[in-house]
Amino acid sequence: MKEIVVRIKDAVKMKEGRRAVNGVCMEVGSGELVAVQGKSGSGKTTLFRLLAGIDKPDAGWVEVLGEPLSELSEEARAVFRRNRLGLLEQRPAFLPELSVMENLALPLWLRGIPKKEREKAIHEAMAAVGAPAILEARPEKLSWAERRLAALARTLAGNPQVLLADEFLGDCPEREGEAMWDSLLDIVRRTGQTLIYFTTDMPLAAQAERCCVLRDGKLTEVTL
Ligand SMILES: Nc1ncnc2c1ncn2[C@@H]1O[C@H](COP(=O)(O)OP(=O)(O)OP(=O)(O)O)[C@@H](O)[C@H]1O
Repeated sequence: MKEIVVRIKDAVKMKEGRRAVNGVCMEVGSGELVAVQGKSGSGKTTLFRLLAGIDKPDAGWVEVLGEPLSELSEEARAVFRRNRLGLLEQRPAFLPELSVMENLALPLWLRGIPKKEREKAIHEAMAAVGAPAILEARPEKLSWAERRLAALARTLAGNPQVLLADEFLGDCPEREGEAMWDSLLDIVRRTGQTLIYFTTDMPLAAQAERCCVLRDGKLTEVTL
């Protein structure tokens, strides 16, 4: 029996008087690759933010890696997010005055990880995503794909058990996006991490092991 790493029960989140997330229940086991597909406005980002502990639900229960996020303070959720989760967002942010290496080191430094360990983790993560050559570059010199690879490596370097991605490849040039999605699935399968990927893209979602559809804040699992 797989360890359950995400447990959501009857989660509700209100936005402007309506339920942007409306009674969502979901359980995700360790190592599962789950896509949550929904069109624009269906509640993906709202649900992503609940799972990441950025927001708290107005009702219901959200638990990730055994931590009851719906019960924790904002500060405790921020610490949890920094130490235990990997977040992949649509437009990865980098500090322009720092090199890629320095950008990747920053979250590890915030976690108090010593320099030698930081560098080892970053080199391993960059090797895993297959882009070690970009470490000394400035972020503005990176191509679309390199920027995503650097963001992915930044996340992997922290060795999180759970990765949450919100339209991470949403604005991609088509072919690059497909290749990147394949390597993301490949890497996550190798590391045994759990991935929950929010997307509008149905064909892409269909390639995950499990696919859920979000419509008007309600989540249903689909068999493809
Ligand atoms: N900050 C906000 N203030 C007001 N309404 C909001 C806010 N954030 C989301 N909403 C509303 O909540 C609903 C769900 O929005 P959400 O951003 O979660 O959807 P989404 O599926 O992520 O959409 P997209 O793919 O366009 O990002 C929408 O009706 C949206 O208008």
